[in-house]
Amino acid sequence: MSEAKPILLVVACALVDTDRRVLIAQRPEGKHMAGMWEFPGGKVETGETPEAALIRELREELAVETKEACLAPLSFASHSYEQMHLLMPLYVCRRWQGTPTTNEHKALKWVRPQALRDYPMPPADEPLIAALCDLL
Ligand SMILES: Nc1nc2c([nH]c(=O)n2[C@@H]2O[C@H](COP(=O)(O)OP(=O)(O)OP(=O)(O)O)[C@@H](O)[C@H]2O)c(=O)[nH]1
Repeated sequence: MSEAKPILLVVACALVDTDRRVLIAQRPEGKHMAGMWEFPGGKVETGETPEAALIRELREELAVETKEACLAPLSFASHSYEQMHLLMPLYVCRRWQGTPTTNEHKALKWVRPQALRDYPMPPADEPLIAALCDLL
């Protein structure tokens, strides 16, 4: 039996624009997996719903505003890292207000789903790329 690890609940979002491109964000220097590209999002805090956490993270990280009705669940990642097991629902959002800005990331990029594999992403994200290619 594998060693028990804490489960970390993280919510992530694929913002999709009218050209069916997806927003990815580059992790800043000094952080775990620095330089890798990820879907915006973050940890769900105690007492928060996943949707409320995602709305908060999009506001903090990108300065965009959205609402729960604009968040559609697409898939989830379930992946064991060395220190924890990541459980990460991925939502798709096509309606928001504001232009995404790099409040916390090194860079942002709008990418066609088929081109996502050209960007190094955390291993947990691999199955999510396939789900986005199927959807878009
Ligand atoms: N937001 C996001 N996190 C991801 C993705 N893929 C993935 O493995 N993760 C992992 O999920 C966790 C996200 O937590 P986070 O963004 O709140 O935390 P962090 O590592 O930036 O550090 P922090 O504790 O200083 O906020 C990290 O361990 C991150 O590596 C992804 O596509 N998006």
